[in-house]
Amino acid sequence: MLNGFQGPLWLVGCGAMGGALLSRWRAAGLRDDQVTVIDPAPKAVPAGFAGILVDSPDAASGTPRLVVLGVKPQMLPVVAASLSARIAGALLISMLAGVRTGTLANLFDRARIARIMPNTPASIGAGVTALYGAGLPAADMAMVEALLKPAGQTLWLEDESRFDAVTALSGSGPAYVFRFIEALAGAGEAAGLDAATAGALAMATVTGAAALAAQSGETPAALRLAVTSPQGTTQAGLDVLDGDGALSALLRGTVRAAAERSRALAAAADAAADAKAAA
Ligand SMILES: NC(=O)C1=CN([C@@H]2O[C@H](COP(=O)(O)OP(=O)(O)OC[C@H]3O[C@@H](n4cnc5c(N)ncnc54)[C@H](OP(=O)(O)O)[C@@H]3O)[C@@H](O)[C@H]2O)C=CC1
Ligand SMILES: O=C(O)[C@@H]1CCC=N1
Repeated sequence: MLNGFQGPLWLVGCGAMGGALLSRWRAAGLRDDQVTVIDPAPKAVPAGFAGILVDSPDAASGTPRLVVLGVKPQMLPVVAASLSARIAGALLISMLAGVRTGTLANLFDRARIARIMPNTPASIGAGVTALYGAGLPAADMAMVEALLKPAGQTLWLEDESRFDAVTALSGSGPAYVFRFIEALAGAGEAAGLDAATAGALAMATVTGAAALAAQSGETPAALRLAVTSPQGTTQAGLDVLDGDGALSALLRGTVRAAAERSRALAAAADAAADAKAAA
């Protein structure tokens, strides 16, 4: 619980992911008067939020104890320029895809930095967040963990280089699942169902299967076999899904492309940090 959490906490960027985390912090008891949201056009401030809302660090008063970065990686140089002089002494937590802690250390001239990779099921407390903070004091690590627990499961990474793969799998992963639901519904329509029925069946099938996989104690492979009658309908479908390793190849390519994009975002942020150092 975050009832006793002492801010000030500055949330810089309150869009899809920042807003989802803020809603969970509030649900866990974080008081609005501990929070300042900094965003020129906040899209996802939770209803009823009564904390401070400003459009830039210059408009925020005081000094934060904790800063959570929730802007797009491309906005990092602009944000660092306006923010770094205002947050001396604060623990900096970044959810930015790709951007490495070393880059953030250069841009913000500080050492106490944690990196996180949440995902949007966090908005209902069903997310999973990878955490990283090499060399952080134990109290900072405990604070990071306490802030992410209300969003769902947490997992500390020892090796920051694994963030690209983690981002590609669990950070982006909800979008792959949502796309699968859309595609399954579309396939049901193509097989003769009306759109509403196909959509409802696809949604219920994916949520039900995911819940069973999470709760049954069986492996996904065992659960799959339990559906698949010899020479039955499921086998006929799986033969297409897995024909020539189609599904595995598709998902390997999907995750590889997302991880490569994470590395490219990291390189762009490095270039911005180098430009700042050279200026
Ligand atoms: N969405 C997701 O599923 C996940 C996202 N992330 C990471 O979280 C970060 C945010 O992503 P997401 O929430 O999707 O993005 P959004 O675009 O939804 O949110 C970013 C917010 O930051 C605002 N913003 C832009 N410039 C500034 C500025 N100078 N100062 C303060 N705020 C600013 C944006 O305003 P405007 O719209 O006007 O630009 C927007 O409201 C990214 O770095 C992403 O990599 C990590 C895990 C999952
Ligand atoms: O698409 C993105 O770049 C972000 C990071 C992970 C999920 N959304």
